[in-house]
Amino acid sequence: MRISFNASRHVVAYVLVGNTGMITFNQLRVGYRGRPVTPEIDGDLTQGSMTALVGANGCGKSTLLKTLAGAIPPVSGSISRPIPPVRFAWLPQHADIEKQFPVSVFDIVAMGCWPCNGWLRAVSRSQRDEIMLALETVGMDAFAKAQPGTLSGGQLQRVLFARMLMQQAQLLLLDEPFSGVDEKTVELLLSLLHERHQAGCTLVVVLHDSQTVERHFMQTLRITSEEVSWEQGSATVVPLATACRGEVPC
Ligand SMILES: Nc1ncnc2c1ncn2[C@@H]1O[C@H](COP(=O)(O)OP(=O)(O)OP(=O)(O)O)[C@@H](O)[C@H]1O
Repeated sequence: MRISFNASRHVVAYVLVGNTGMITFNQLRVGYRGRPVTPEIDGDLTQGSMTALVGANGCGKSTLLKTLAGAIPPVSGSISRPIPPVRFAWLPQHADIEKQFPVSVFDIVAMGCWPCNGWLRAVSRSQRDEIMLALETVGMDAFAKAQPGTLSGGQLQRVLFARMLMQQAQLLLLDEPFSGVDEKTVELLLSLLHERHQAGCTLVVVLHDSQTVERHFMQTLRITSEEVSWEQGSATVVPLATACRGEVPC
């Protein structure tokens, strides 16, 4: 069974569908205050797929991710989602705002426990170990007590990846996760994404680097002002070797 939110009728409709698509776009248009910024989008994000979302600046990639995350409603059409809903993690494009929080790097990663703990329960001893393992995985364990405001952009991105690992989400939405990140760190973060994919997660990643798309993604959703197209790539999705890696289940 999947759930479908239809923006034009402001109703939630329950529909019985096959088990092939985790998420289905049905004549979907996304945008703001009733004005679409994309052409119609149709198609499936199948469970366990790894999709690169590409297109020119301003074509609506971030808007589509926001809509997928449920932060804004579709302008028209609908998104069919699984029931029960899957847990998702969303790494927005401008996460710099988190630098202002008066918390430690450890606390930022601990926020990934909220789906399990709720807002009030403190992290358990075993979760503390998992948080430190996630920080170690991204090479940031030495910064556990640091304030996020003292980190570089790439270091903060590693920390946000560690938090994403803690969320144990089945659907990962990442908006330009490698912007401002050095080559070695990109390789590390890509390997973590491949691991999540191999663990059965569904990934949608906004990217501008065509080489990364070709090398690592089997499917591309391309948005232009005229049309939206799905392209199948030739990448073999194999995890890269990493220096340090922790196992966090999906
Ligand atoms: N909050 C908003 N209210 C109204 N319009 C917006 C809002 N945010 C973005 N837009 C507009 O929606 C269009 C799509 O923006 P979006 O951020 O989704 O593009 P994008 O493809 O992610 O671009 P980029 O590659 O530059 O990140 C743009 O024309 C933008 O000006």
